[in-house]
Amino acid sequence: MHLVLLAIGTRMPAWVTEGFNEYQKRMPPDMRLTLEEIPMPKRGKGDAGSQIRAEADALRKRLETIVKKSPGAKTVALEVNGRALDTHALSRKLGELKDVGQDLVLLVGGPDGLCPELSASAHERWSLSNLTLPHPLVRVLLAEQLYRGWTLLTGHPYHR
Ligand SMILES: C[S@@+](CC[C@H](N)C(=O)[O-])C[C@H]1O[C@@H](n2cnc3c(N)ncnc32)[C@H](O)[C@@H]1O
Repeated sequence: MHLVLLAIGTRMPAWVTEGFNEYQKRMPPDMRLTLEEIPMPKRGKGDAGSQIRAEADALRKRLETIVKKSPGAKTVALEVNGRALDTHALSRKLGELKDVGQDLVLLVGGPDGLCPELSASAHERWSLSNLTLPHPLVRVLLAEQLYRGWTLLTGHPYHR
């Protein structure tokens, strides 16, 4: 089973890269986590709407390639207003996907958020909290929660 974090934005500050890498390297080979960064399309004179549509086009293009290689992959949009998940629920989701060998693709937007149509086309929408988090921090938080979810599945003492 493969977890793919498809996120808008490149050239993150060192603390973000280090934080993400720390949890990524802890994931086991049968639940590996990959980060795919989608460069932010150059911001033109358009409004935020045209920016998120351009980002959505880039995300969709990459998503199509991933789904071609892994048909049946589950897609989840990360949204402040998505379904609230606690760590146990996230862990159960990971376990269910692992049992059937289904890959998971997590979509994280940029500063303007995800395009509503793209978000609606994902299988599910998950929220990490009621707080609006900066997109670089979301990567780190998500990687830690995926790792924590795996430790819960395996009875690893990390989760208390
Ligand atoms: C700065 S936020 C975008 C804010 C934008 N106004 C919105 O409402 O989506 C950047 C991205 O981080 C993710 N994000 C931020 N806070 C989140 C939260 N509490 N739960 C899940 N994802 C979150 C979402 O994917 C969002 O598109």
